[in-house]
Amino acid sequence: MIEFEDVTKQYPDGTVAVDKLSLQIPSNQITVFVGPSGCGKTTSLRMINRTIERTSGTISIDGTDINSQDAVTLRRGIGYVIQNAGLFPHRTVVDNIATVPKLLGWDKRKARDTAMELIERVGLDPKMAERYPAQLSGGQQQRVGVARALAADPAIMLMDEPFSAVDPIVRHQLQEELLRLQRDIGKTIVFVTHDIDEAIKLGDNVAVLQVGGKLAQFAPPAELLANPADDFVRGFVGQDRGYRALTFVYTDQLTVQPLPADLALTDGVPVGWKNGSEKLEPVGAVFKRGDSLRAALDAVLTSPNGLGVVVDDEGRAVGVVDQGAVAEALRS
Ligand SMILES: Nc1ncnc2c1ncn2[C@@H]1O[C@H](COP(=O)(O)OP(=O)(O)OP(=O)(O)O)[C@@H](O)[C@H]1O
Repeated sequence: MIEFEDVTKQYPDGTVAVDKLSLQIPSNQITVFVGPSGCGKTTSLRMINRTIERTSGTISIDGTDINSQDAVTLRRGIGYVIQNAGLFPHRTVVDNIATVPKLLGWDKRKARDTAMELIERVGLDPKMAERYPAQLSGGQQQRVGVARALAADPAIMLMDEPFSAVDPIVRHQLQEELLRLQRDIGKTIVFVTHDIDEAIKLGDNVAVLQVGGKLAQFAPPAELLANPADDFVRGFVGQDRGYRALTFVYTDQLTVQPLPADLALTDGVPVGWKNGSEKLEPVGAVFKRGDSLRAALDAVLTSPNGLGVVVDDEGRAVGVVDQGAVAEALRS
């Protein structure tokens, strides 16, 4: 656990970036710092690896004050990913990733083997190992940044707006990859973003900060959406928080109807709706039992006839739901 106790950061010009921040960041989970520009997210994050020194208060990791150890040693044990990846331009991908292991004195072979493993782990083609950062896309550079942060297998990884500079589609892919990776590696991740959707998607817990570095609320995303602590959080979480909250309501209670005859199937997989003409109409989004109600509603809304298709793990249709069933599940 990383614990902030009454932590304040005042810059030499008098700016109080973080004001008496107290919170507990659980181990092996993703905690997101979110809030408007200038609210002290980056300052709070960088105080954890002491690239910014706090003015007062205590930060401890598993009960040990981070000031009781040498800052460089502390930093080498904490992965750090920043926007635009911050890769060394004159080092190849594999050398970038092996940077910290080499600093830690690992032998060259082990450092390289670990780097090659990580290249695959973050979803990159091993052929990219010998390229230079400028020869990669923005999304690929970010993956290298994540691999580099993981190279020495740190227990903690700090991520500062790591996906902000890529387009929305790549950003979505990188978010999915991070969640997939985290299921395997179970690191303590502290992630900074100004995007509430990203915070809700990635965070096990979300800390909403207010300008002046004050903690407005610290809660799991579902709780944040259901019970915003005050008007600031309500405003920040946004108008459509009710719709976002559907992400955390599951479809187990949904009344599923049998497959109608006008749903065309190939090997059980829905391929379109018959509408009397030769051409089938697209099925729309499909969802699985156990998915969120947001997924079910999306299937209903994108279906040409208002029937959302439920599929099994192999993608075979098992039934349909209509909007009445979704509304009923919402009330239950
Ligand atoms: N070196 C510095 N000297 C003086 N003030 C600073 C310094 N670095 C940051 N600040 C100020 O501290 C406050 C918090 O900055 P910080 O970068 O932590 O915010 P942030 O929430 O990460 O912002 P953003 O989302 O825009 O990156 C801001 O008012 C900023 O101008």
